[in-house]
Amino acid sequence: MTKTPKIRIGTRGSPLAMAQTHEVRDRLLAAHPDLAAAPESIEIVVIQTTGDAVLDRPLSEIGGKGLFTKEIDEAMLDGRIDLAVHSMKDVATVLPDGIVLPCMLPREDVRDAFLCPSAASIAELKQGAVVGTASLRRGAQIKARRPDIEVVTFRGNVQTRLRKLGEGQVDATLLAMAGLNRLGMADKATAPLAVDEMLPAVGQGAVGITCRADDEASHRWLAPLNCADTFDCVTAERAFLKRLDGSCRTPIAGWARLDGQGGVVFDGLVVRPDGTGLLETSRSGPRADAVALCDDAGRELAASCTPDYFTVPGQGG
Ligand SMILES: NCc1[nH]cc(CCC(=O)O)c1CC(=O)O
Repeated sequence: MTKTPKIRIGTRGSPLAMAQTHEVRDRLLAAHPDLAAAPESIEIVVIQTTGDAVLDRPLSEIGGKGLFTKEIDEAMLDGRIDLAVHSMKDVATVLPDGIVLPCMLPREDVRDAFLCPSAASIAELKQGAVVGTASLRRGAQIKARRPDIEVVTFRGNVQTRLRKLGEGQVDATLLAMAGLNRLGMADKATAPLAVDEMLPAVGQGAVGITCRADDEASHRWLAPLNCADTFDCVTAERAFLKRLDGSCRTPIAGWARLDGQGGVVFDGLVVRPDGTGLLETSRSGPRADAVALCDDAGRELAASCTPDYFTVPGQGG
């Protein structure tokens, strides 16, 4: 009898997390005939995270890094899971000791979606409209353009937010296009927002897979799944974020993409939570220099920021 490999994949239980994890499983089966011959050898282990459990407060208040990853990292270090599937947007710039992220799937749409029954765009929202979002980044970029708009905290998974929007709790909300696409719900978007209107979060639209640094088998399973274009761009974005000590608390946005001719282009911004003081920067150069360029962009913005950029009013820290 040949030994059947056993791969346990950890994930959050939200419908989006599950869709992403099923995509990873399907790609593993497609890339490895020995797994395809015994598909039951891949087990999906659902793990609840702090970010899933606490639904009544803004993400920035629950605080800190790794809100959607900590419990999953612990399960991996304990040996309860071998791989973990994460939205790159939710992965802290510094990984726990012993965990690495060697693989990213091809990036989905990076844009944010505007969802609104009464207006076709942010510009068309009525004076004083209420927009629900849990994201300081989205709220701050809206306020930067439309200071009259009231931004309120809006938590919960995609389905919950759509229900609240339908019930009229808010006039509009914003969600990642990537999440809607992966859930087969792109038709729920009123329109995608142009990146010059709403710069995405670092890592938005990308799915990353972690494993233990010393787990050679997992490295082998993951190697054929990695999309180098996505990996290089998101890795560069994360160098920018790291310079700014980014977390849910700090409205930071950044997007790196390849120019198709061996080069990379990056745009990044920081803004106060109330929408004032928006600072932007851009870089372009050879792909091989992507991390250095984005690191330098982060350094530039960090030097221009006063400490209040990193403090959410009334929440300390
Ligand atoms: N913070 C939750 C989260 N993490 C990743 C996504 C969307 C998918 C992605 O950006 O890859 C979402 C929901 C959202 O922002 O609408």
